[in-house]
Amino acid sequence: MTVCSALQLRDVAVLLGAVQALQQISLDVQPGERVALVGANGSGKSTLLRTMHGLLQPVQGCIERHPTLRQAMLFQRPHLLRMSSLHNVAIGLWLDRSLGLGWGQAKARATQALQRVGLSELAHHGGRQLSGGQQQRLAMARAWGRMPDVLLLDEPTASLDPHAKREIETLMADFASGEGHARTLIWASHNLGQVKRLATRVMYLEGGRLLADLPVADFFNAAVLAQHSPPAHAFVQGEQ
Ligand SMILES: Nc1ncnc2c1ncn2[C@@H]1O[C@H](COP(=O)(O)OP(=O)(O)OP(=O)(O)O)[C@@H](O)[C@H]1O
Repeated sequence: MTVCSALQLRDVAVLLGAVQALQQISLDVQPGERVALVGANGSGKSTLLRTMHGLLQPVQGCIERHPTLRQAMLFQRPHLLRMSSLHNVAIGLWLDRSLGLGWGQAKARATQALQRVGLSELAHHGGRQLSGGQQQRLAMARAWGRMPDVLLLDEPTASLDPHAKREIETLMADFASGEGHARTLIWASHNLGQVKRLATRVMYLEGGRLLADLPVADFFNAAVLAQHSPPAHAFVQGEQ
């Protein structure tokens, strides 16, 4: 069988301790899609991203990843080491043996990645001394350096000011439009304006279930959404 989806989940359920964090999740993401995950706090967005990235194992159902597509994930708060920005990026690349980079190559790749996110001038500053927005850009550089085809992001602009938010959004759009090939973006967001600006498709989660999965134009069409998923419609009305 030819696998052409970037990611497929079939009837996935995930338990976190005694909490049923995800149930009956089936979805199919194609390469090049930009998928926003929306829903209230605790609806299961982070859990779904972590499951997609293989950090959590389902207790039921199955996940198929495209055999040749590389994934990377960005977390809400980047975990930075007490070292320079350059070394924060380079060490992650060097330690990832699937990339097969020597230290010099890892540093060269990190230098390019920092340039890509506009942090070249801060390459030798301590990563932890950067502002919140700069730290998130550093995390983007770390992901970028792995040259992923699929990028998963957990609320990448939470707690950033509007300017820093826009910078991250621009990087996400640049990433998605790709340099030569379409890349896939899947991210959790509480910002419906951002979802409208960036997504091609929206998934709405509630209580660990996927209650809507629509093209962005349909998701933001009140009549279509109300008919397709009354809970998602009520959520969007409440947020606007
Ligand atoms: N480590 C954990 N142990 C037990 N339950 C957890 C754990 N982490 C999250 N949960 C629960 O799992 C459910 C899904 O949480 P999750 O963090 O995936 O939601 P979310 O939609 O990402 O929320 P937010 O928007 O606040 O980030 C919630 O009921 C949450 O309380």
